[in-house]
Amino acid sequence: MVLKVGNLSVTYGQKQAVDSISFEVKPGQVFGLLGANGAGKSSTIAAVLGIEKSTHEELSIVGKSPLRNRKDIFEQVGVQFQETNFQDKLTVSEACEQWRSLYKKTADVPALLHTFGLADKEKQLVKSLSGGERQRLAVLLALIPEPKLVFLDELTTGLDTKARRMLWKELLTMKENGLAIVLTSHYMDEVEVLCDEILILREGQTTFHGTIQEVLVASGQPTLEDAYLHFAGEEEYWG
Ligand SMILES: Nc1ncnc2c1ncn2[C@@H]1O[C@H](COP(=O)(O)OP(=O)(O)OP(=O)(O)O)[C@@H](O)[C@H]1O
Repeated sequence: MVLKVGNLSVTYGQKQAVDSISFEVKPGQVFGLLGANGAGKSSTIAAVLGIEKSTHEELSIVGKSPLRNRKDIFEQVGVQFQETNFQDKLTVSEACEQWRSLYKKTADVPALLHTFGLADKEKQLVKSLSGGERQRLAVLLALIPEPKLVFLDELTTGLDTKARRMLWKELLTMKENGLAIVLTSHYMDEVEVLCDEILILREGQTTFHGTIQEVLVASGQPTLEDAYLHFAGEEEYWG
């Protein structure tokens, strides 16, 4: 297992944002952490990475504790957040270089730039990239340490259809090569293409944990989107 989470809870003052959730992720597995806005996805990821305080019975990434082995984990785990803050005056290649310098062992950056369709943007300032290009750069940076496990938060939000498909294809190839991925997404087409297993959160609690096949059966719904809405508690908005 590259990730083991046992009875993890996150509390902010009186607010229980994550309530005793458990899951495991294997090499080459794509795990989808799903739920409505405010369901507890980001809090879970922050707690798993040791950035947010949590209580838990078990918590290990690549066999190590994120609380005691931060440096080892940093070398083996990639993270892409919703809004990566880039420095204003950096070009794309400078941003990659700066990121690369943080790690001992790194991926081939020109090859990644090519893969992500950013090779011709190398000299461009990051702040002048389009939203979708910046998003692709954020995913690329998460892959620079050649991680065993990568956390991708709202992977393709803001990307056009072609860029989304390109990214899915690349991630599926990396998955074939053993990369484990924890994904948050609000797009069920993406979840259906990428995820082997999903966990649906509703107000911090697990309402479903299993495969796409299983969620369809358990919900009795015809599509993944309907099944998701059923377990995420969003269907009441439709009356
Ligand atoms: N620092 C904090 N202090 C107090 N409450 C917080 C804090 N961070 C998050 N919360 C609350 O905890 C709950 C879970 O938030 P979280 O960001 O984990 O949700 P999410 O599932 O990632 O949502 P989204 O899809 O909108 O990104 C929300 O009700 C949020 O308002």
